Amino acid sequence: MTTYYPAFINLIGKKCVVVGGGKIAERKVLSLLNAGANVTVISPDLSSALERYKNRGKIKHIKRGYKKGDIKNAFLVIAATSDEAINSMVSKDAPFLVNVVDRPELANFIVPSVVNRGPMTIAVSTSGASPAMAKAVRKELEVFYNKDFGQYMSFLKQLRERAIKEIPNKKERERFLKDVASREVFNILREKGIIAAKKRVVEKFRLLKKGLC
Ligand SMILES: C[C@@]1(CC(=O)O)C2=NC(=C\c3[nH]c(c(CCC(=O)O)c3CC(=O)O)Cc3[nH]c(c(CC(=O)O)c3CCC(=O)O)/C=C3\N/C(=C\2)[C@@H](CCC(=O)O)[C@]3(C)CC(=O)O)/[C@H]1CCC(=O)O
Ligand SMILES: NC(=O)c1ccc[n+]([C@@H]2O[C@H](COP(=O)([O-])OP(=O)(O)OC[C@H]3O[C@@H](n4cnc5c(N)ncnc54)[C@H](O)[C@@H]3O)[C@@H](O)[C@H]2O)c1
Repeated sequence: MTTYYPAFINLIGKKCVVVGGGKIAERKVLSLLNAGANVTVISPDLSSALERYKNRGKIKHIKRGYKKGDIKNAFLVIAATSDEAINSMVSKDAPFLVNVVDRPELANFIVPSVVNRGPMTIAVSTSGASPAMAKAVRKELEVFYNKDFGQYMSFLKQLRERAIKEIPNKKERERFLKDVASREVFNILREKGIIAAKKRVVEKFRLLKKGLC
């Protein structure tokens, strides 16, 4: 079994090509668009959702079958056709990063199942052992780390910036920055919600600045 190296890739403005325009291509295109990629789809046809992205100018579409040379300048390529031979050809032609939806052994990366919570991303992979399991675990994590975590995380980003400026003592600052991610705050977030959790950490911040805790 391959041991993959997990990483988060910055795709903003990067040329990404998806070969194939069906259901699976659609899922991969959506995640590329969410990451700010510049997406081209090469396929004789498009699913209805991909057709909508095209009409809204979100993707470029080359309306034909794949040809050698199509992906020579692509940063990232996804071979998502229903034709194994074409997918294998795409994987050989890809200059850099390549994912193959039906033959992971021909790819140099695989796509995980993802929970997005504001600036926090949880990615689950089974190294291809069971994509259905990756999805099921993702669904459990979505419940455990509910939407309030996303809001809380966005709020923490700002609070952390303030703490770095306003709590000069390194030890105190570190104590505070660890406290915002404590079990106690998580429990407040889950049981009482975002407003109560924010109140709890803001109060701590205020007391620390006054030298009262
Ligand atoms: C996570 C997710 C991300 C995404 O695609 O966005 C993803 N597959 C998802 C769902 C899913 N895929 C499949 C089923 C049916 C049940 C099952 O087979 O388990 C379901 C479940 C469903 O649809 O409900 C079938 C399937 N998948 C692959 C093959 C080929 C093979 O195994 O050789 C076949 C057989 C095709 C056939 O039978 O012909 C291969 C891959 N699928 C991967 C990712 C990569 C490994 C991820 C990992 O485990 O680490 C890898 C290796 C390559 C890649 O695609 O990157 C997404 C869930 C998103 C979500 O959270 O909703
Ligand atoms: N990785 C995964 O998560 C996963 C999950 C299920 C299925 N699959 C695999 O993904 C493949 C695609 O599944 P789908 O449901 O999207 O199929 P689909 O039939 O809906 O779509 C296939 C697409 O490929 C296009 N295509 C065919 N030949 C082409 C060529 N020469 N050049 C460019 N495009 C071409 C078709 O026009 C169509 O748009 C299946 O073969 C299946 O084995 C992968």
